[in-house]
Amino acid sequence: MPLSESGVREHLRGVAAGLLTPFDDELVIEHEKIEENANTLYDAGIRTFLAAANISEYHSLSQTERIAVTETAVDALPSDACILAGVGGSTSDAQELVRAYDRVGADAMMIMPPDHSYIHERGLIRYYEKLDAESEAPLVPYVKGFDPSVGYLRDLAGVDGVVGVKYAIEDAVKLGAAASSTPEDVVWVDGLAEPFAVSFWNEGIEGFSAGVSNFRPEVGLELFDALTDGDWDRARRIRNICLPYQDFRDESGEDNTLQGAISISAVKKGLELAGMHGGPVREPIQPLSPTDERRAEELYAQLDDDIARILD
Ligand SMILES: N[C@@H](CC=O)C(=O)O
Repeated sequence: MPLSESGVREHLRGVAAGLLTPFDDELVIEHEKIEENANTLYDAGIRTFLAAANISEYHSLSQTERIAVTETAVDALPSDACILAGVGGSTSDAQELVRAYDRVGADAMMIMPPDHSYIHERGLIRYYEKLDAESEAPLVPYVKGFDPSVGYLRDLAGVDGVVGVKYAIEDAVKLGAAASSTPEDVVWVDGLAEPFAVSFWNEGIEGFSAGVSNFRPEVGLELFDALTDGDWDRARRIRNICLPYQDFRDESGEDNTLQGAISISAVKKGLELAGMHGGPVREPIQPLSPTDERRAEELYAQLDDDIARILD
């Protein structure tokens, strides 16, 4: 039985971990590994999960695969977990996903950033309204990759069915202006993970998506507690230990100039180093180069030491 709207809001006030999509060597999805990763994260205390979403390699999955991995997550996790499923593409494809996720029991829809060369703020609002009309499920639009106005963000938060906004723009002032002018029951979520959690908290976020916490969930949970307690010193110390691995994720990797290209490969490597399932990535992403694999191992070892020093 999916969570109520207020239940989804409550879960957004926390740490949302991505369920990455493990593939075998032929790049076929390994569902049992999704299940195992989900259970490991749940046992560590994570209650909010993003399935078939951003770092699940949403864009490399077919519609059928998106529905199947979401169903795997719903079946694997206890009923007090909140599963937000990634929705995107043309209005009709997105509506098809919303209906299918409803059928398999997802709790809410994580609406992916628009994947279009030309977008209009009013057209986007219309898109969310049409998705909202498709189901009772709460919507959480993911704002990333474009720079909308505060007015747009305010109207977005006002769309019926929108219970939260995942904000992933490196502009804390805009976040503050938008969050302070929207209804209190809309939950603003930091979509840029631990590095932005402290500054965004002061501008109105009540939860954040995981970065290194995707594979070391204790970091995000402790950071969340420190933020909730208003213990800024501790929050900054915890945030700081996340930065080296998160900065590594932002790099372009070898033989490429595009920033962030290794981001998902680096999280998959982190999952493996933490004893969970990572594995290969699908194109257009590339695996880590051997040099970057070694760097990931060094950075993970540093993170591990820092966790022992700061958290234990
Ligand atoms: N927090 C994620 C983005 C969310 O889906 C990341 O670190 O990439």
